[in-house]
Amino acid sequence: MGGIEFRKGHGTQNDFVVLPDAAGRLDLTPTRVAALCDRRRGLGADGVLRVTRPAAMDVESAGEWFMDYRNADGSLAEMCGNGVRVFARYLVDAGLVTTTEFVVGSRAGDRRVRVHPDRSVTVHMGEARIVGSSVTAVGDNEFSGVAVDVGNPHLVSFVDADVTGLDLLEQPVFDRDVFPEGVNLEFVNSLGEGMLRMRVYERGVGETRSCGTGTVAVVAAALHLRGTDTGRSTVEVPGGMVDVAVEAGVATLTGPAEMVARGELDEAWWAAR
Ligand SMILES: N[C@@H](CCC[C@H](N)C(=O)O)C(=O)O
Repeated sequence: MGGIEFRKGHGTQNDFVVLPDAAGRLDLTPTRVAALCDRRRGLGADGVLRVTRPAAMDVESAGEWFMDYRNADGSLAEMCGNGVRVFARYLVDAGLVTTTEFVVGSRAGDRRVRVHPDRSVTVHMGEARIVGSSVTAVGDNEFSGVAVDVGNPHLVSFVDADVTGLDLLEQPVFDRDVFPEGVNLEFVNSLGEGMLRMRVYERGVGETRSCGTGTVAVVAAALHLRGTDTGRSTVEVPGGMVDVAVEAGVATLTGPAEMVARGELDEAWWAAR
């Protein structure tokens, strides 16, 4: 006993290792994050959520807790829409908050969350800003897209062919002059009024089965293409469904969040990374 405690959770199969570390004592290097997320030599996950206090990270927040999110390759990202739901679920289940509505700090700023009795979580995602357009290519197929800032960068491409047929094993090509910090790439089919299907290739991860900020970007882009900034849609992703509502460009995201496992990391393994 006395090792490093962890939890595992997911939101629409976008999965995370959760590391409770209120005081910010863990030396969470990119190498350790990548090893934890590795699906063969580690626990396996799309990212790591360190549960810490804003003061421990030297950031300002109105919230008591800060989500220190890392991508599976060890890189930092500003925000994670599925991650923040799992983070909120963990805080409530662990008794670290006793209200069902509270604020979580993130690198993209504070996010208000509400945990529902059915175990779903609504996150106030802030503004989804349309910031321009660009192109991406999957193999020989080039797609134009709408660039959306949800705290982190996205390029949303509406595709005529069924997105389930796209080969997303390799990273699609994108314009590094437009996205010098990289970008999350969403490919979308419209399935009729209020229903979208999305696949995503995430910056710092690869294809994942869901991306919460990506679903917000997709709905904001769909509304933009229809000449409005208000509306709502269900987004079907390989890992499930989420609901996104946008009001004058400001979004909420509602979807499931599940805690799966808990345990302790082997201290020798951690020390050797
Ligand atoms: N899966 C997340 C997004 C995680 C960050 C992203 N890969 C980035 O680098 O911006 C989500 O649910 O939003």
